[in-house]
Amino acid sequence: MKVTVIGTGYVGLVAGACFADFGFDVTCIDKDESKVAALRAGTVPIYEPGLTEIVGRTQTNGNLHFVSAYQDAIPNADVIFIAVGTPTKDEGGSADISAVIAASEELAPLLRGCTVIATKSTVPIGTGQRLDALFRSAAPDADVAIVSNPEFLREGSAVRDFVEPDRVVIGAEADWAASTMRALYRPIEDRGIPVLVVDRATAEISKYAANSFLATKIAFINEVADLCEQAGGDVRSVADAIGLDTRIGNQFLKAGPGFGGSCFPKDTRAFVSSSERLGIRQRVVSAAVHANEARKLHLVQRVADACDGDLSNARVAVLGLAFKAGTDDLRESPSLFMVPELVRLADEVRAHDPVAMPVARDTFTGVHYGETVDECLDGADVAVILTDWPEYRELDPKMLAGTMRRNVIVDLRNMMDADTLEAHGVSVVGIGRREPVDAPVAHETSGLGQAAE
Ligand SMILES: NC(=O)c1ccc[n+]([C@@H]2O[C@H](COP(=O)([O-])OP(=O)(O)OC[C@H]3O[C@@H](n4cnc5c(N)ncnc54)[C@H](O)[C@@H]3O)[C@@H](O)[C@H]2O)c1
Ligand SMILES: O=c1ccn([C@@H]2O[C@H](COP(=O)(O)OP(=O)(O)O[C@H]3O[C@H](CO)[C@@H](O)[C@H](O)[C@H]3O)[C@@H](O)[C@H]2O)c(=O)[nH]1
Repeated sequence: MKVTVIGTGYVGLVAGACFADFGFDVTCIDKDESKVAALRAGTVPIYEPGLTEIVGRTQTNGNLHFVSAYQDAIPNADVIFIAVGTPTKDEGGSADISAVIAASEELAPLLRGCTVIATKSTVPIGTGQRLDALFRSAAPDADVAIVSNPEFLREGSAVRDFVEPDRVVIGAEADWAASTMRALYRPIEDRGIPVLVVDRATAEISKYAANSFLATKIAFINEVADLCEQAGGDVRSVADAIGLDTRIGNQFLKAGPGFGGSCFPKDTRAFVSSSERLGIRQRVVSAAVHANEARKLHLVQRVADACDGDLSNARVAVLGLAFKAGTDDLRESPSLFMVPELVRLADEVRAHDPVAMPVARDTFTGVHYGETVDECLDGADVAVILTDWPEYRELDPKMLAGTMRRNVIVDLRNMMDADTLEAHGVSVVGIGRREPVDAPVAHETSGLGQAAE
């Protein structure tokens, strides 16, 4: 079977390389010619563990090809995946599907025979229907089926997530299209992983519902963390206590600087806005979006508080710039808000990230980069852990204590061993675990409790 993938970003490149590794003949198209040239030369332009090896292996065995011209990959394809970006379009939060439409318009006149067009891009509910109309008018003689095949991989573990997903969702209206898609995922289904064949709207909604649910879980635990700080208590233990309930589950309960990345923020906004266009209010997810936005405003204050409320003479070391560990992606990373604010308020800001510094250099101004963590920490008054890179957890407490000027760490990922650090004279401010200082007691103000008093 011949497969074409349009877009060689985090999703398209991983999907293309993994399908090629399953043995299919895959051609990836990208309009960015420099990317295509780099990929042909064996250079993978994004950081994603394991991807370089698969791209190298499948290019060498002749299963994977890269082109920039549509006519070189569309006419003979059995399945065409669209995996281009769908960022937020406007203030209302709706998704910009112009790249999906542009790719569809470009490929339509080149179609020959029976072709499945599968959207891997995350697209608003109803996009499949819209593409149906587009292809009926732009490729009236072709036999085309539009399928929704949402992708659930995470950056940083994208290859593993693609090859060993929890499930595959195929939203198809035509049986022949569903069978073609199923054949592509046979190597996954043969390992007992569920492949759900549903209608297209169900598949489109499932993608947004999954991301919105996970994002809401994070927004929820972050507010529990705020309560722990005020009332005493430790959000990590609360997460354990509730997460051991199998109905809740222990994943996505890490309190932190708020959810970021290229998906949760934009997909929650798009879920709310596309539902509203259909007359349905998503009050729960709207609240999660607002809670997440509000959260970042407090983070800088937390750093200032660690320096007695004034950063003007402080040297701040920011450890981690990517939106999470395992990626070089800065999209909607908490660092995009934090770093400029710290540059504005502090005497000096130094930053470090194990893989995202090349991207960061093009993004931030007024920041000095430490090539090593030690260099970044040298003479710092406060270190802010923004990304959960495991190497930060391994930092030698003696080195930390000996390198910094004032030994304060604001650990926005709750990942440092505070007891050991504090034993070495480094104080750690975490999330959701401030010791209770005259913690206020919440009194019942209404209901039976009050009546009994
Ligand atoms: N990043 C993730 O972890 C992830 C996971 C699941 C789903 N998704 C969804 O998948 C889609 C792609 O996300 P991404 O992070 O891979 O995007 P990306 O920005 O990393 O990559 C998109 C690629 O498409 C190319 N492109 C854009 N328009 C094109 C066109 N008309 N023709 C050919 N190439 C074109 C760009 O040059 C770029 O290389 C989005 O809808 C996203 O929501 C992303
Ligand atoms: O307990 C947690 C888990 C995550 N996060 C944050 O949530 C964001 C997203 O993390 P994660 O989901 O691991 O990364 P993504 O690569 O953005 O993956 C999400 O978005 C993808 C794109 O749609 C989906 O395919 C994945 O299933 C979905 O997990 C990041 O800012 C994390 O730091 C937390 O704060 N606490």
